[in-house]
Amino acid sequence: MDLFAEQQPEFVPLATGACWLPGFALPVMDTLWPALQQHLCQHPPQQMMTPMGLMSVRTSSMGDWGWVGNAHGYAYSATQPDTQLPWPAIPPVILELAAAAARKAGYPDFVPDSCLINVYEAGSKMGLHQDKDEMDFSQPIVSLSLGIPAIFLFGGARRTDKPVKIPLQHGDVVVWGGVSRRFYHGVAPVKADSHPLLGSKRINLTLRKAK
Ligand SMILES: O=C(O)CCC(=O)C(=O)O
Ligand SMILES: [Fe+2]
Repeated sequence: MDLFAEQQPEFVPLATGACWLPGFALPVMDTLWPALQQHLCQHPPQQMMTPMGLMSVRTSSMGDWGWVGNAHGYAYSATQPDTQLPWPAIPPVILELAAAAARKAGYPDFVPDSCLINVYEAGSKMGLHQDKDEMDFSQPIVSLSLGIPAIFLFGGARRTDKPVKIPLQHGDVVVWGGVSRRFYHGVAPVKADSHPLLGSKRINLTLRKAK
């Protein structure tokens, strides 16, 4: 038997400046998941409106800047829409994970000030879009997947560029920056499944330097 054939690759290049790090978050999951669960209990994710309609994911945020939408548009906001209170800080385990993933992808100075939490149920999806509301495009995006699997669609600079389909699992991280910083990406409709830790959900954390 070839043991190495069974082993997951550590670093999968997706495009210039972009990579997939399978299982990157697994070593810190025992600390990360309770911290995230506590946040989600205190700040239940909500379905946001956007000019394109109601999103199929529910969202919450951590950090200096949360991501909020309404029928007129969306923006980074320093306060939570329902309470006007600041968002809770990003837990150190998540900040350190994001910095380590960015470092591995070739971005040594990543200090995110925003962590968007997207909660997917079976059937939830995210259409192809660019992340382009941040001020400094020299800073990458670090995206962590938890729970049931999902197909991440990673395209190119134009909406019509055919995306590659990346089967993301619990603990996988994707990083994109540099020339791929504004590449189109999205998530295919999530298939019903069950995960020992997260049940029927997929949770994505998107870490960014917003301002
Ligand atoms: O859920 C994902 O994997 C992607 C989320 C995303 O692209 C976003 O929130 O901008
Ligand atoms: Fe995005």
